[in-house]
Amino acid sequence: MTNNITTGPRGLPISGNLFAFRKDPLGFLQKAAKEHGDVVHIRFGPQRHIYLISNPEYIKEVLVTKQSSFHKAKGLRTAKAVIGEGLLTSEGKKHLRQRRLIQPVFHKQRIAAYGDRMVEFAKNLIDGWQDREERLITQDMMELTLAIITDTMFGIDVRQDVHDIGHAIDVGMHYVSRRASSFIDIPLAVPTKSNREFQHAIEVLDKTIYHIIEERRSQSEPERGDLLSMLLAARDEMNGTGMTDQEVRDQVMTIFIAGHETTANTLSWTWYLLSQHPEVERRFWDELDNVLEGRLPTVDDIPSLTYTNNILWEAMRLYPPAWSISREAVEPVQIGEYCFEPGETLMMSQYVMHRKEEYFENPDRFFPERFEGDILKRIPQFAYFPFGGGPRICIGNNFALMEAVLLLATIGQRYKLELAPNHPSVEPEPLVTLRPKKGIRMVVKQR
Ligand code: HEM
Repeated sequence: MTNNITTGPRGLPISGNLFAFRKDPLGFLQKAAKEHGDVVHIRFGPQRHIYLISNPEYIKEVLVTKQSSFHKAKGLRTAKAVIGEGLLTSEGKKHLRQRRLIQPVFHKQRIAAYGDRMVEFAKNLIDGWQDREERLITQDMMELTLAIITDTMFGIDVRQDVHDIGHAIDVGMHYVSRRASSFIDIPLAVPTKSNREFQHAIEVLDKTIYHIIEERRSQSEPERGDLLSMLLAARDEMNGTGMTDQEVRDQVMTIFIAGHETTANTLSWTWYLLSQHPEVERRFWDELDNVLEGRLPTVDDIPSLTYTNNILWEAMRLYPPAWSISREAVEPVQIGEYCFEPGETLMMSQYVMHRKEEYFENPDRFFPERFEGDILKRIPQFAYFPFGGGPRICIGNNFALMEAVLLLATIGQRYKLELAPNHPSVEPEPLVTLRPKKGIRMVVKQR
């Protein structure tokens, strides 16, 4: 099979499209899909060929029906330096085994038990707020979701170390996303400034994680029914051995990283969007007041908080926290009428798909009402896929949705968040996740 795709934006002779992409990744991809269609050839440097796939049926083939012809692509392989061989990065049989082991922890009924803790953490946060004070909301949301994931999954309180951890994750995210779009890989062992910073960040995270594991192993009753207990108790079916500290560390690090940043970004974007759309904010408050009548939310309220749910779906449409996912062909494979060779990378961007006019009328408008009807039944499955799809679909999707609704409801019930006066325009920064560049400062006003 030979690759028959030549259409794509013109690039420079050696670097190809690298610099245009780096300058504005989202704009570049959106324009490329608009101008060149469903499969677009992009080149990073002389050797790296990437194909942007923007047809929902083709995306389904890559993620679901022909998924065994692909592995995760370069970006996530770089992430292995941080998260090791955990659920997010492992492949094949190893991935299947890990997924089977961890899946029960994320069962809907099981995670429902975490609802009250989530609300408690959110209440603690806002109990510390002063009326009309200005806050860096992006940081508040990051620390809140980090505290929740470590409490619910590992039974540990990291609030003391939250700044160091947050900074280390920041360094890691910048490093990994830069390498994902580079064409020269300087080995990690070479002591460049960025390599050294990155190594230090891993050390900070490792210290935290090994401390979590050590504490639990030393407890007389380590069984708590959470993810950490389950990992420590897991035994290999063939030889009955348990996981090594390194293996447990990789899973813990994976959940630690994958389990809070995406949800925090969703929340920050939602607060921002609400502050810019008073008509939506009004309906949001009406729903909170009618459904909750002044009491704190519980998991049982979630089905009644339909508008709040739609606000979240809409925020994840406009600002999908996972803004693109990539796969690398491991064997010759045909997608639609196109053929791909081993080593070629296919990129699928939620940001591009979620803003396509053919599926979403007036796509740049924040309009949660669009999710009221049966839109998700009418459009193709992979026109809207904030959590990915197929066997590698986000394992924490129900956890994230439940958490986001409960936190929005707990905070929105008591506070109105306004963009701080003279705030510079809020722009998305597509690192590993889609963050608001430089954060969002907001004035919190008691309602
Ligand atoms: C709004 C929040 C979230 C979004 C948008 C999101 C998005 C995603 C996406 C798109 C993938 C698939 C990546 C790929 O196919 O390459 C994924 C995988 C994953 N997510 Fe999430 N995620 C969120 C929250 C969470 C939470 C709360 C957890 C853990 C508690 C989590 C843990 C994971 C893990 C472990 C994987 C890898 C699953 C596998 O490969 O089997 N995520 N996530």
